[in-house]
Amino acid sequence: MMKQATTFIGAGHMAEAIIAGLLSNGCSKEQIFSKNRSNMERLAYMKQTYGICCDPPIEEMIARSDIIVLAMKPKDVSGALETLKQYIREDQLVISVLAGISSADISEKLGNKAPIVRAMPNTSAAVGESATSIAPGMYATTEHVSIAEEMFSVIGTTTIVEEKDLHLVTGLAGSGPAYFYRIIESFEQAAVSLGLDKRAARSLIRQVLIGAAEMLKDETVDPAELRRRVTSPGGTTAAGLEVLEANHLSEMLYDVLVQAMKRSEELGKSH
Ligand SMILES: NC(=O)C1=CN([C@@H]2O[C@H](COP(=O)(O)OP(=O)(O)OC[C@H]3O[C@@H](n4cnc5c(N)ncnc54)[C@H](O)[C@@H]3O)[C@@H](O)[C@H]2O)C=CC1
Ligand SMILES: O=C(O)[C@@H]1CCC=N1
Repeated sequence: MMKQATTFIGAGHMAEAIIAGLLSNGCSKEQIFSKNRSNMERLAYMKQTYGICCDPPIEEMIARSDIIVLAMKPKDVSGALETLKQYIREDQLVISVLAGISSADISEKLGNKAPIVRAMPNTSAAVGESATSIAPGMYATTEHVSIAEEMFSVIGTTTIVEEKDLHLVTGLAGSGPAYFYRIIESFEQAAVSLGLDKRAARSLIRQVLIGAAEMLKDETVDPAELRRRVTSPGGTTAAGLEVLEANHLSEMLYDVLVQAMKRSEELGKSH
């Protein structure tokens, strides 16, 4: 159980998922602080739903925290750090979940040597199933990485990567849930167009993904082997898979990753 007091700067979707995970894993609500810019309704919701501390002034929250989590949008980081840099100390750990923004950039904006660990979770954190990548950044020791691992292990799996790989894993795992949702949307639409009742289409295709995901939880099983078990020679699956191959599925997904990765690189340059 995490014992460190933590301030979340930015109380959006990602912060909420992490906070919910921490609280359901025994972290005390008195140890969690959060501030959100301008949107007071959002902060009131966080306070009411989770009982976390949202009232103290930001300088007091930071003074009482061991960990500061940066959870605003990348475009807002410069403005946020302009204010925060006067309060964040070098004995505190800064954890950033921001896509694209390097730890060197954060350090420069902070103007001190506070250790920085970057983490890239995804929205499945809300149900404890995030695939989070964690990378040591500027001034971070293995102990800092362990603290971040402990924090993110309450919302799913954690994988340590090098900071240089974060653009790629952001496109793969940060954005990843959206690719599967998009595929589900299209299958639902197609099944309805072909005459199936909407409710039946929705319920069937969702359970297909959930069941396939459950099968994949055994990491010793090769997805290609699972695919072969579904595919009878000359059968329906083979007929469907042929269409995926004819439409260059692998090349398309390669491109998906390249474009998402490039966008992460751009976010790092253009904020
Ligand atoms: N949504 C996702 O799937 C993932 C998002 N991320 C990263 O997490 C970060 C947050 O994303 P979301 O939670 O989806 O965004 P969001 O828009 O739901 O939340 C961001 C919040 O930060 C607040 N904010 C902006 N400037 C601030 C400031 N100076 N001080 C305090 N609060 C401030 C905004 O009012 C907003 O409520 C982004 O940097 C994103 O790259 C990382 C992994 C996955
Ligand atoms: O789309 C984005 O920029 C964020 C980062 C990963 C998932 N959502």
